[in-house]
Amino acid sequence: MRLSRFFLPILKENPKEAEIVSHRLMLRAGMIRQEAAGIYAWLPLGFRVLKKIEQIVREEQDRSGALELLMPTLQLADLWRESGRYDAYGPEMLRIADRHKRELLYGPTNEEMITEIFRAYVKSYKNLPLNLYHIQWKFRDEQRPRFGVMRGREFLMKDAYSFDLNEAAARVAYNKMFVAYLRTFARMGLKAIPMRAETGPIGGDLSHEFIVLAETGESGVFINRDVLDLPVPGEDVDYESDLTPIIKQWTSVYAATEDVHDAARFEQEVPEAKRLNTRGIEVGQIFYFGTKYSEPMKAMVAGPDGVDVPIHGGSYGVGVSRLLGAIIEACHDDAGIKWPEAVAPFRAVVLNLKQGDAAVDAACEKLYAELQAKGVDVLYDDTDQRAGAKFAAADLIGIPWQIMIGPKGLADGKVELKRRSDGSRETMSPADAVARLV
Ligand SMILES: Nc1ncnc2c1ncn2[C@@H]1O[C@H](COS(=O)(=O)NC(=O)[C@@H](N)CS)[C@@H](O)[C@H]1O
Repeated sequence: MRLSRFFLPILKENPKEAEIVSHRLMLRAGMIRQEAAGIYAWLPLGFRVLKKIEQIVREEQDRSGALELLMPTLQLADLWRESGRYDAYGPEMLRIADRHKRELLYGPTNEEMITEIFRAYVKSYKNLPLNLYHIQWKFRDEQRPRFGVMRGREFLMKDAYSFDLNEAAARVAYNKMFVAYLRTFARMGLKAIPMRAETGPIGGDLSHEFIVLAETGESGVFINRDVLDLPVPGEDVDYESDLTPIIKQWTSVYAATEDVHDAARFEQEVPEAKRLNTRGIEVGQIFYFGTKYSEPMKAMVAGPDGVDVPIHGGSYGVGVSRLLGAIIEACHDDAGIKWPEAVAPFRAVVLNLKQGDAAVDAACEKLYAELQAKGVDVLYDDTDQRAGAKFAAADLIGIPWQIMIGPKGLADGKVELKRRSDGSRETMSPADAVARLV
């Protein structure tokens, strides 16, 4: 992509409304634009990252055996009356009337709708287990949307829903999602710690939040530092095997949010040197809620004995749009964002340090073409800004690799390769730079 042809409205100044670094950097890097409180337009650079994050979530859901579908954002109020949540959900629910005065709502979550779809087709335990998920926009009319995409009103969520014959089988589904979440966040360069959590409006009696440590996080957390070094299951993990050893390993080390923290146990169990009390960002939450929805909504299957029973359900959410903020909170420095390679909007950026110099322009065009030909997602800063502005922009938007091409280096047949994450630089031939990035 040529920067001269891209749409990247970088801001020179720090926007005053931004209170946390991720919000500030997403605005400055031209990734999002607020259209209303808690409602954002995703500009090209931000949208590229959103799609990369979404794709990692999708791959790990699919690996676990979940099946992707897509439900609408708008739902009938009557559906929520069946579960009794229409009134209970409260002011966060955006209620809409259509031209025929039919009562609709902009879905904050989809337990009722997925249960309606399930009960329409599945009548026998032989069709279980089933885990259906989608990646869809949600609306929650937050009293105080803030921190940019971290607490928006319209936001992108992956929400999965499992259906099983009984609690034991539902726990197997829960464990699969637990492992899928460990893998998902690790692939984004995050350490997301599973912690027992309150279940709130979703319901049920078993829930874990996945929390990324960050000073600006909304959740207070208490952990045994050992949890930060636990191994994440590999891509060869066998989802049909018994996953309880993994769950046990990750839940036997103390890690709790402030609302379920047990101070006495923390003191007793965790050696002083290993105690960490900090804050964190909830990037995902998983729930087991039994028959909370299947009972009132009559989502039944005939069991092995032929008797109809309500299914046991669970739901599993990931804050896809929130993750951009969480990743930036965890990966930035004073110069800007430091995208982990797996989610970066581009893998490399070519910086022409003397636009208009025939030899430098030719070398940049050649390198840009070679990288593209080899499938490298590359941005070419071919603008006529001076070098200093190009360095600052490249650092701000956080592309993992910068290739600087200037007349002096070129005279020696060299370019400079800079790694954004640690600032390390190497001088090498253009061919070697291509080889490093392929
Ligand atoms: N206002 C918000 N803005 C951005 N992300 C949010 C917001 N509210 C929740 N999220 C993200 O969405 C994830 C799932 O939301 S949730 O309420 O915990 N769970 C559910 O809605 C369940 N239905 C899971 S399918 C959260 O872990 C969080 O990362």
